[in-house]
Amino acid sequence: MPSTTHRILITEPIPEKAIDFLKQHGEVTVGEKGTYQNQEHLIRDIKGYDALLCMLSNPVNKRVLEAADRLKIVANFAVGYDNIDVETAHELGIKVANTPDVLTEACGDYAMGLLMALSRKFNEAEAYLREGNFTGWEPLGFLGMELRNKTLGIIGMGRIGQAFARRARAFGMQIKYHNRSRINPEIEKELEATYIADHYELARQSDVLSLNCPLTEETHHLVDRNLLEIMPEHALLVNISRGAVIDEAELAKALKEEVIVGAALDVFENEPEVNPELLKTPNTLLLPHIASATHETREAIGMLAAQAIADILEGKLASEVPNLIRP
Ligand SMILES: O=CC(=O)O
Repeated sequence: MPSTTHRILITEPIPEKAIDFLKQHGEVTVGEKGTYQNQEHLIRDIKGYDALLCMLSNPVNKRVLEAADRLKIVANFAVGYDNIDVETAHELGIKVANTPDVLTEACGDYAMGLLMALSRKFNEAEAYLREGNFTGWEPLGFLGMELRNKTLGIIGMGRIGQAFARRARAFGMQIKYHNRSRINPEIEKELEATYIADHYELARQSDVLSLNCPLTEETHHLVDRNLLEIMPEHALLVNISRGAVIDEAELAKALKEEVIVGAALDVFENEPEVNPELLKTPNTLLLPHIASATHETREAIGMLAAQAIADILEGKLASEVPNLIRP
């Protein structure tokens, strides 16, 4: 144990390897599952901690950060960090880290899996079988959409968007994308991807629209009624980014009115609540935010977040910690 003991709060149980690693750098407390989804509990407990390793379900907002008295770093166990008030953290001299790269391939696999399951109606067909309705092979049962020669439109062509695009290419899909700026021309060429400057135009041209952007003021409710109406009637929507990128109430309505055919959603506007109207929509695959949930990836996420904490507590320069969010 170092001479000045650092105190580290991990808000939920995470892979043991990361916990054991952090125990070599300070005194570690691991919260009980779900406790710190409540901001009042974070406000109550944050005093006295030097480092916080938090989940995307923990609201690390201004009140929480101002309640801290010796916090040096907040490391999110996620690549998305819209749960953290980064501006306030930086004003208070608190570093913020996330976990890019290590979850890219797991998320690429998962997005492809969601699209396969949605386009070929896996969940509905399985429910049909389990309910005892499979009484013989049907030539017209559960007809889905083939992916070959279809256009995958990606909003947010960062690492995860590109990983999805690579897989979709192997299925014969064409890639179009919208992003704040054009991606590296070599990657664009490799993916034979077309940049579309206007996201409404991308929606119009996409058989499948995938959301892979962070949640920001600009992307909040980016998928609204107007955009859904612009999409082709046979279109599918896939979201593994953040729930609030979609106006969920409008999506539920649009699915019921068959404005588009279906949606695969891994994320929700008010997690862990799921809009009850979405639960009633038939062509919808709803999953509990598990895109990065593999043993390998969750361990890597834990280690990357833990390493940032160790580096900062040991006094490394911010420039030496690659996964810090820059002010
Ligand atoms: O949603 C998961 C993440 O941002 O890592």
